Amino acid sequence: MGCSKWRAAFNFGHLKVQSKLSVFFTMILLFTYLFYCLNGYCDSLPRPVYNQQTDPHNKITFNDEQDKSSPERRGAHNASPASVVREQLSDLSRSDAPSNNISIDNTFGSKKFPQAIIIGVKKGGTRALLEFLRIHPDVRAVGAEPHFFDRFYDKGLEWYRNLMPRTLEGQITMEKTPSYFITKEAPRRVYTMSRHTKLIVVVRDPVTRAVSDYTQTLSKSPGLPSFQNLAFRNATTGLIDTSWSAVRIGIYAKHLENWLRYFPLSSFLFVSGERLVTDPAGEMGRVQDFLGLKRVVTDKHFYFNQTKGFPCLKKPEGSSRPRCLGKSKGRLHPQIPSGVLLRLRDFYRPFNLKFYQMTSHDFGWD
Ligand SMILES: Nc1ncnc2c1ncn2[C@@H]1O[C@H](COP(=O)(O)OS(=O)(=O)O)[C@@H](OP(=O)(O)O)[C@H]1O
Repeated sequence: MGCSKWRAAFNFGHLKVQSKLSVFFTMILLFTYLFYCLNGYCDSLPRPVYNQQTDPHNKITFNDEQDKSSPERRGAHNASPASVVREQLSDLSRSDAPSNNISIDNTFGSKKFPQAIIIGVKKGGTRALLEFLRIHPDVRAVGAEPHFFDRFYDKGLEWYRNLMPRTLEGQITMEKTPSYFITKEAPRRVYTMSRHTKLIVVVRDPVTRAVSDYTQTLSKSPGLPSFQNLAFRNATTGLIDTSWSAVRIGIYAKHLENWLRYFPLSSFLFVSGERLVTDPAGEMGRVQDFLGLKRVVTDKHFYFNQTKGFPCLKKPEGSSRPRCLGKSKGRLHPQIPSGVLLRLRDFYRPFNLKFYQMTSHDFGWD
């Protein structure tokens, strides 16, 4: 009898100790979770990489030309190494794509508004510049074009910030959307986000740029009228049609005037699209200086690919293989009658000279 009393007392005590222990462990778990959340990691618990992207398929096939949909749909994202690899693959030569399916999630840092934006110009060489910059360890960039300041401004700044990759202290957040340069409202909107935003404009001879623009449209609409049909309002008098976007975009002085109403000239860096091809390392040196970065991207990162006819990367971020930009970059242009090109060159000359004066930089197009 005495013995069974002891056994009952012992069992009861044992149960008490067990329940105390479980309360203790639950509390520890709760505190650990709270601590984790307070440090901002709750939203970045490891998840499968594809769950973080709304449409991984769109991301894989993304290139600058198909960029007509919302970046949400395209899956603009935090720049986890895996997604960086996927984005680069989409814009870099497919034949060089590595076959391994890396799945690493970047959960560190925080999402910030871009401190620097490549705002233009369309067909200037903006993709090349962004991919070259992404080799730099202190640059994190959205691969897709967010089009926030022109198409999706009504989604709000928080939506925009959420598209950005996570950055650590000392790293720069970047994006590129070439249409910002010609968007009337963009300067005011960017200024509202931050008047300290650094603005990069890749400019290219407006005549070649117009032909490049036309080539892109032609590739999507083979029935397109001829270049000269679209460029002239009146072929006999040689009156240029400035309402055609391929022509209008090249009037750089006019678009820059709009930006200078909000930003001082010191906020801009004008990159020569031509030099980005002939001397990528030299041009990258200027860009890194402007961004206050160490000159990490140098001539040892580039090689000239004879087949492509363009500089390519020896080792892009997330890959150990050399890589060129995709097929839509560096396309063969159709033959345009020289008289048409000369007339267009005459048309741009005064605007070019004005642009050289405004930027104190002779780009040598005339
Ligand atoms: N390294 C390298 N590789 C391939 N292409 C290069 C490179 N550097 C500059 N370019 C030139 O970039 C032109 C495309 O410009 P963008 O990237 O600004 O085009 S887009 O506006 O984003 O569609 C593209 O225009 P096209 O030659 O007309 O295709 C190229 O001339």
